[in-house]
Amino acid sequence: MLNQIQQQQRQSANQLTANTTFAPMTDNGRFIVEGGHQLAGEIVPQGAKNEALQIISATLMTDQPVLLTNLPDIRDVNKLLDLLTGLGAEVERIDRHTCRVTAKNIDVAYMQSADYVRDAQHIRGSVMLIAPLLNRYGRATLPKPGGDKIGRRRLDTHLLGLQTLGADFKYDAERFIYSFTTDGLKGAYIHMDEISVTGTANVVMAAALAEGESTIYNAACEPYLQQLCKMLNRMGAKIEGIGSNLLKIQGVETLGGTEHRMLPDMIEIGSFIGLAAMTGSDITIKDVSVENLGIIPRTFERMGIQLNINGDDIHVPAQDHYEIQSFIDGGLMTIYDAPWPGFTPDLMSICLVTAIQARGSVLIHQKMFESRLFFVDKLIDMGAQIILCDPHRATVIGLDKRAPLRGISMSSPDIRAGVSLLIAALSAEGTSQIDNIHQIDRGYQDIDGRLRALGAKIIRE
Ligand SMILES: CC(=O)N[C@H]1[C@@H](OP(=O)(O)OP(=O)(O)OC[C@H]2O[C@@H](n3ccc(=O)[nH]c3=O)[C@H](O)[C@@H]2O)O[C@H](CO)[C@@H](O)[C@@H]1O
Ligand SMILES: C=C(OP(=O)(O)O)C(=O)O
Repeated sequence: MLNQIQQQQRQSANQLTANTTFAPMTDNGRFIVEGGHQLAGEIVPQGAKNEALQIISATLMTDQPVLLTNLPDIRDVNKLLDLLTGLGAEVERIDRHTCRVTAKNIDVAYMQSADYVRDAQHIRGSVMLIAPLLNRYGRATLPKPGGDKIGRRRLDTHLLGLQTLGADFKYDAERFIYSFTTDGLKGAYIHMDEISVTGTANVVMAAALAEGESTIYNAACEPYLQQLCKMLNRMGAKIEGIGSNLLKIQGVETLGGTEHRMLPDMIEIGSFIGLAAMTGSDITIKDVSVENLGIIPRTFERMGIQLNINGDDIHVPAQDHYEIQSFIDGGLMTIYDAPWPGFTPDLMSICLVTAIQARGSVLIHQKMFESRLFFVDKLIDMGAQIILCDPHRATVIGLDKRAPLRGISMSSPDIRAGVSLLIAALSAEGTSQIDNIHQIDRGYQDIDGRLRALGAKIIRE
């Protein structure tokens, strides 16, 4: 039965034309997963979700056309493009992964509308629309941005940074809406409150068109932010220090059009490494842009996973066992997140699930977000040996493949926990049901179709 349905789904996936968008916009949905099968083959990572959200926002910095390529066809990206359309930008879909945005006639008042407020609340990326509009139109509105419910996600870094550059804001506590105004942003010295990724993107965009020079210290410097700065420079901005936490920006009066290609999504790449290890599969991840993966490959290697890096491909061979290393002094391995060039928080759930079938133990310490580890309950129900020490820390005692996990029914709480549950289900004995998969679709393009091509047995309902 599962095979028959899979065949039908494969056929309909093949019928997708070049400019069909896949990402289903209906809510919820579920996966039925038959676990216990080894996967094999090659997979190409999608364009990066979190880069795309910055880059799409930056298209509003100019009235000239900006061509975007290697866009992932996922819910969050499509929703942000819809917000741009609502604001009056011309969004021309050239094919499934390519689009041209021309933000000539923008209706800033649309930001006050009920439609905008509702839609902006669905995605985190909407927070980065403030700076471009403040620059060009002197006002902008920010409804409480959405994104994963993974703990407190304060906006102080954005607000204080923009304020230092000369923006005023008011907060409507009843509607959860911030309204910004300025009669012209002015360059300034900003010591960022914390190393916020989207906060840095906002402040960089604001400073790029502000009058005079800005210095931004304690800036986030991950590859996606570097990509944003490089794109802005191609548009005519003057940003120095790209890749460091100290940026110097000489404001310019206007920016022009450009073309920009998204990097491969590093979180997808890490997810595929974890998937290969947990299911004992032989998978080659193509065109990963190794130089932009930072400490990610090394972190999985320290969990005992063999990675053969050939040029820009990562081959993960099928391994019967993988053994978590100890620290050099013999201490228990700890994996913790930190702002770039540290290990990204978005792969902590994947590391946690991957440790379940490793030999040895590891402490997973999720420092940034306080509600991202609660999904371990479901893994424990599946048979994993995990002790949730507190909201930030969990110890995983690897099963070393002595016993498989068992399939259960569960629900996906956020993007990365959702994919971690999917990995657990694919490794488990029996059938699992994962509800609420729109969470996964927010960040992973056609994940079921692409994993089916590797031999996974997944049905989308
Ligand atoms: C759309 C997008 O790009 N989302 C990413 C972005 O979210 P986002 O930009 O919203 O996240 P921030 O970088 O602002 O910070 C995330 C959380 O970490 C905390 N924090 C941050 C810096 C720090 O030095 N110490 C600290 O504790 C913050 O208080 C916040 O709760 O960056 C996060 C951190 O990489 C990622 O998880 C999100 O996937
Ligand atoms: C937390 C994430 O996304 P967002 O910031 O969009 O909620 C993520 O991509 O893991």
